[in-house]
Amino acid sequence: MEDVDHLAHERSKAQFDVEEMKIVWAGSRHAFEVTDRMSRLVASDPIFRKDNRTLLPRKELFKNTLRKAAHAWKRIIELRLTEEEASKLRFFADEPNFTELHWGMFVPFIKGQGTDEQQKKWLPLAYKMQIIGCYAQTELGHGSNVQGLETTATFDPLTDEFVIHSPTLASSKWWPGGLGKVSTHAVVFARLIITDDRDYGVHGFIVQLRSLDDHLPLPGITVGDIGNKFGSGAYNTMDNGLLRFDNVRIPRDQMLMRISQVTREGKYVQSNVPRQLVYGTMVYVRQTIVADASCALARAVCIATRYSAVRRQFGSQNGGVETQVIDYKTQQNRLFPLLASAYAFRFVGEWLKWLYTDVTQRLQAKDFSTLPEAHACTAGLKSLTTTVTADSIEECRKLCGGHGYLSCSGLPELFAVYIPACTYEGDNVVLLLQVARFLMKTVSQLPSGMKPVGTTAYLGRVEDLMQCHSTVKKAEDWLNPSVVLEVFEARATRLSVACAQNLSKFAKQEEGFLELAADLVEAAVAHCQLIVVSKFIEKLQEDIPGKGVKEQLQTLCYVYALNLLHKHLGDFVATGCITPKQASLANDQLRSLYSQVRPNAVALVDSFNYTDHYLSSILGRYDGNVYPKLYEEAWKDPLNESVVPDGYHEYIRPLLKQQLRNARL
Ligand SMILES: CCCCCCCCCC/C=C\CCCCCCC/C=C/C(=O)SCCNC(=O)CCNC(=O)[C@H](O)C(C)(C)COP(=O)(O)OP(=O)(O)OC[C@H]1O[C@@H](n2cnc3c(N)ncnc32)[C@H](O)[C@@H]1OP(=O)(O)O
Ligand SMILES: Cc1cc2nc3c(=O)[nH]c(=O)nc-3n(C[C@H](O)[C@H](O)[C@H](O)COP(=O)(O)OP(=O)(O)OC[C@H]3O[C@@H](n4cnc5c(N)ncnc54)[C@H](O)[C@@H]3O)c2cc1C
Repeated sequence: MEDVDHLAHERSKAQFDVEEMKIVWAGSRHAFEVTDRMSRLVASDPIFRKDNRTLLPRKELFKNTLRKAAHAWKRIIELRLTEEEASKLRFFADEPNFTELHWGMFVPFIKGQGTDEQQKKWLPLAYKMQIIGCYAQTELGHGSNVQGLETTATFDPLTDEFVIHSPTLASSKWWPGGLGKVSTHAVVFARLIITDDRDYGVHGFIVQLRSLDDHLPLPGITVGDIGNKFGSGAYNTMDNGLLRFDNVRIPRDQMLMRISQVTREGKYVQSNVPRQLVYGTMVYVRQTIVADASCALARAVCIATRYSAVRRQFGSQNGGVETQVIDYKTQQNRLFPLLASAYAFRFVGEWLKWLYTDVTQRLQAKDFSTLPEAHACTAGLKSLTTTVTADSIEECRKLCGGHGYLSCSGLPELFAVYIPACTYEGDNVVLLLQVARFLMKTVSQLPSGMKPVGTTAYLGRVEDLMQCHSTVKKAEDWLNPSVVLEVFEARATRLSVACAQNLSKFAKQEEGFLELAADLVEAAVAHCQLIVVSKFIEKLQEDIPGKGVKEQLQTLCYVYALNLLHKHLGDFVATGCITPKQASLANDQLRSLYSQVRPNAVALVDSFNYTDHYLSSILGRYDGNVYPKLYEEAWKDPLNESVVPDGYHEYIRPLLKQQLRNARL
């Protein structure tokens, strides 16, 4: 029974080479090999087991996470893993913990903002985990508005130190992951005040929080966990913390001084670079969040697709087998666009990584010209992909019917872990407003003859795009990349231009921004969706080996684009780039694409190469052996440890006896 593959028939229908698709998904043969090896290593190690996570009380859950993190580090050292392998191992261990912030923000911040000497001092300690760091920016009173942070770092020329202080309750640091119970050090964002009492704005400082001998907070430091968060298990493995400073002194050289410096004499020296570089670590993390979105979305879609192929409802004649729910058009219409989005986000994530590497190299050469675009792309795509992924995980739960609501479907915990991605590293609406700002600036520069480049190059064809009307006459005409691209460009252009025209009616631009914020956000979304569509299309220009692989990706690309067109029909039709008739043809084409996806659906999710350990879902099991395992799982619940529950004698029995007496009366 155990070895039967209930999905074998589904797999036999695939029209493409799954092994080759796995390589496309991983990004390269090398990336596939590393990912595959690390995921199996984690899956075969009993310490990384995940069952019961949602049933453990917080303290036990947290201690267990510490045990796993320590074990992961031990294996990384023992096996002499490379940085790439180590990060994959941590990824597949699949439990948010302090190491994410240590490796993901603390180390990158020192690398990006520290001088050579500062890097030489701090990085070796951090690399060996002789110190553990976190990223303490957000405060109780301010998160989105970084310039509004209140913590102060006042230079004392007498002692050559900074005095770090929390002047108000609202200035308490609040939320940093790893801060609550683990970190020994933090990168602290504080307002720099120098002797002349001038406020030089927010800068980053390294502050030691806890003793390296007994882990007690150092004098002047109050630190703790902020409390339980949404869901069971989930993000509660992380010690998000609070932190207050009471005139804590640190040496002057613990201000990260690559971008600006304070001299021994108390003179502020600003390097000739944009001040926004102090936000560089956020830009880096936003870029990684886009790649992670595709993984989380793929995970939910894998569970929902396999289960939809296993689950049967209705449609049987004379007691025969019922219909697999994946064959219902409504199920396909809800599921297949999510599958297509997972692939789309994967490719846009790859491209964003390239963009980030490119901008980093330019910055090193003091070329800041592409920084605004890198900021807009990372902010916008972080916002778009996390919003869609969070909503889609919930949709996948509904696609799995009642069983999706069980913890052992894996979906409730995935949802609970994932949703804060819409908030951390920048609230998604706040980030879209940054994109809109960038778009409005680009549109306003067009009349002066400025030629937009990169992802806004299409705005250089504003006149054509404001006039263009799609040439589609029949459903198949939609299967043409330039036809699809043109309507997405026309829609994005028209929404941006309409906002710019409305903005120009305000005497003060900032007033207009506030008043038109909702429209600006829509224009930003249209621009970001265009980027995703265009990067998917670009991916298809590459040489992609493997039988049928490119054809599957082409189908998914059209599913992604035409589904968006259908969902945002109002925009496309109202801005005049397509007619209602053409919209209806797009919908006909979409239905026909679903029929092409259907026989390949299970193989397309197998191509993610996720282990059952990583999926942690009975509904998403590779072998599709769902019902016996659900049945077994139910009996493992602590409530089933005794036949008669605790509390029977106190609460159930007296009730029953009472009813009996009442009945007799
Ligand atoms: C089943 C369960 C299994 C468990 C599974 C586990 C795995 C689950 C998956 C998890 C996935 C991923 C995990 C990843 C790990 C993530 C860990 C999370 C840690 C979180 C950390 C944080 O949140 S840190 C804090 C982040 N905070 C923010 O992001 C704050 C947001 N605010 C800002 O960024 C700025 O304040 C804002 C940009 C909004 C405004 O800045 P401000 O200085 O006020 O600027 P403006 O005046 O608006 O603009 C001035 C000009 O500057 C330009 N600009 C702004 N920012 C930047 C920038 N970064 N770079 C370049 N330029 C910038 C702006 O555009 C303006 O330009 P203009 O030309 O003058 O218009
Ligand atoms: C799980 C988790 C982990 C985190 N980890 C860290 C960490 O490690 N380090 C760290 O420093 N921080 C961390 N944070 C904090 C996080 O970065 C902030 O919560 C985030 O930046 C949002 O800021 P906020 O909480 O101030 O939201 P707010 O800005 O208060 O948002 C509240 C509402 O106001 C809206 N809003 C705000 N400003 C505007 C505007 N200008 N226009 C229109 N609408 C607006 C938002 O859209 C939102 O709907 C974490 C948060 C979470 C949830």
